[in-house]
Amino acid sequence: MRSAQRVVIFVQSPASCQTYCGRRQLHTRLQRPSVTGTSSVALRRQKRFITQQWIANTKQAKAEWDQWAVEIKEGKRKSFVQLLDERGLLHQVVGLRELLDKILTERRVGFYAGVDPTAPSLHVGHMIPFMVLVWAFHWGYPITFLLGGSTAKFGDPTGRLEERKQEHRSVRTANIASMHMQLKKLSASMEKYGERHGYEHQWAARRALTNNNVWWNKVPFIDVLRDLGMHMRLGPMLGRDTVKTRLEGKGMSFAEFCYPLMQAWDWFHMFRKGTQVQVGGADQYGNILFGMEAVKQLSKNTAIEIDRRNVDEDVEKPIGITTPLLTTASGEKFGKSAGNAIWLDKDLTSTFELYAYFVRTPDDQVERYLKLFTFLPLEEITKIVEKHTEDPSKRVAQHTLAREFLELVHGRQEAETTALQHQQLFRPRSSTAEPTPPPTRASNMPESFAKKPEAGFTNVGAGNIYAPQVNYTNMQNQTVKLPRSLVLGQTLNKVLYSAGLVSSNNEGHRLIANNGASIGSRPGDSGPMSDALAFTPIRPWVAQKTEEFLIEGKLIIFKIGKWKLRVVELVDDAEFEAQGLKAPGWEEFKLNKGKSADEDGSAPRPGKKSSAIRYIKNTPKNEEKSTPREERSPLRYVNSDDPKRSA
Ligand SMILES: N[C@@H](Cc1ccc(O)cc1)C(=O)O
Repeated sequence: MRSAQRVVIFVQSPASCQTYCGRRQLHTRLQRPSVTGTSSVALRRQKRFITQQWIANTKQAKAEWDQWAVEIKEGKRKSFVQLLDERGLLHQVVGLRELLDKILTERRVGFYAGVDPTAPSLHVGHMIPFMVLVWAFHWGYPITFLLGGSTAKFGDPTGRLEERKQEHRSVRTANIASMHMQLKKLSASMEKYGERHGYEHQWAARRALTNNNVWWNKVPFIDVLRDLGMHMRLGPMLGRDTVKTRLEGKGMSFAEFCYPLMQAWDWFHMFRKGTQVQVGGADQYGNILFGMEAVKQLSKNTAIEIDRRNVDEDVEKPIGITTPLLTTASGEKFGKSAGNAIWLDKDLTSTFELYAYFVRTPDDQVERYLKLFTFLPLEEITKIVEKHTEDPSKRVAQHTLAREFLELVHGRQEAETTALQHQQLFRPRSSTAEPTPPPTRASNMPESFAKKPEAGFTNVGAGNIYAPQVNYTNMQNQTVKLPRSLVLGQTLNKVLYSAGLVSSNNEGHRLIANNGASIGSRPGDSGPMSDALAFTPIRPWVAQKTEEFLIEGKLIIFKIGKWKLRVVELVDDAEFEAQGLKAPGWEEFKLNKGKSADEDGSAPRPGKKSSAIRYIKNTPKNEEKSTPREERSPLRYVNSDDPKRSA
């Protein structure tokens, strides 16, 4: 920061200041000129810098917003609610529509939408509420994607006739890791998508990704009962449809009954920092309504004085939006529970299949989908539909929809490649050969690295191996199964090889030596990762240490660079064989069975001349310290207390 013009604000941590003196309130005011107009900076942080430039930008953003509000009221500019309406994204307003319009016009309020990681991937249905966030971001509002690491422990009972099957913790952890990367990717990809459609990035817009286990892992039960439990009445909670149906049927656990309380608490946590709007699918109406009431109560009654907000004024109130549900042609709901989800993870639904799904959109739905899922201007949609009607067999509108959706989710290059594949496969042919779609991933292993350089490919590490440069458009997010013996008691460079992340054991060494690979662990390398995602750079540890990173006895999570995540699931050797699975190094391992990892020649021994790597038992303290903080745990949740950080 260039700096004579720097305002330094010292903030006391809330723990050290339970009573709020005038000085504290002054700090709070100083921290509040955030873009949302109401938010504050992390009180937990000890020191904060606000530059004069930041203050100037904030002022300018506010002035701009006020000007737009005037133009909207004069009818010269479209309001956000109008936009949502036109695009068919507004199913219901949870609260009053006029109030929503007023709040969104007058305030640059924050938006959030949550998703529980109860599956390894998002699906197309999730994209409808997310589209509201995407538009909001490009309109200049701060947005937050919330991953429900804690709420997923019980699962949302809304509309369910039975309790969810409890997932093994390891499954949940793997789901959290995969969805985190997916949301991060989506958030980056949608920004590019908007830019391509002419929406310039606005300084005051923010996009963030957070996980509700950030606060749920810390909040005492007694605080929840005191601040929320005391003020919510049982009557209305028992009167909810889901609760009534369940009580008449198979019953309901207390944890499920409390689910709306958790969701409400999440909202309040973010509401204090300006997130006034919650967005969800149509089925979330009840939860959002309950949350609105709870947020108001919490704002008035929380024992933490500094968290109280005046919600009497209209523009200060929380408010919700629900979006239409995606249904099949016959009107059924789409999604994991319905068993017909179209996934956004390329390994679960290949981009080819995803494209094909949209190409199959019925003619009478395609206009609606173009409005819902793309940024194409309405006039252009009208033209596309007109062209489509001239010769519906060409499916012009469906192809446009498929291409746009793929670009939004997987990036432009992927969209173009897939569109081309479809054109080539299904163009009229002189030969009678049937087109064969590209194979979907059937085997256990990801496609191996390309061996020769091509345009857009980069040389990885010091080796002579070429691999596509990983970015959000081509990152792979898959789980691989490996036999236990190929992981436990093996050095991590070898495991990286077996997991298909590098092309040889030596390449694994080099990657580790260059700090290029991380492993899911508690901060530092103090044991296996918990629900809170944290990664530690892999050091050349001895083989016995690998076991320390085992999550719930069966998972190890790797991260290479910024985007590539691999969840390794350990299965018994016999089961691996029985399933006919394959993995690099497995055949050699079976041949060499009985020799230790260091003996079979694949992992150089400590002090061995050919290896530049010294094997170490544990990370020495000073080495740990010398690793830059960001690198030690590069995959962190944005602290939603800190409006300057984004996903
Ligand atoms: N209940 C939401 C997910 C969610 C979780 C936590 C929240 O704070 C918000 C939303 C759903 O099932 O879709």
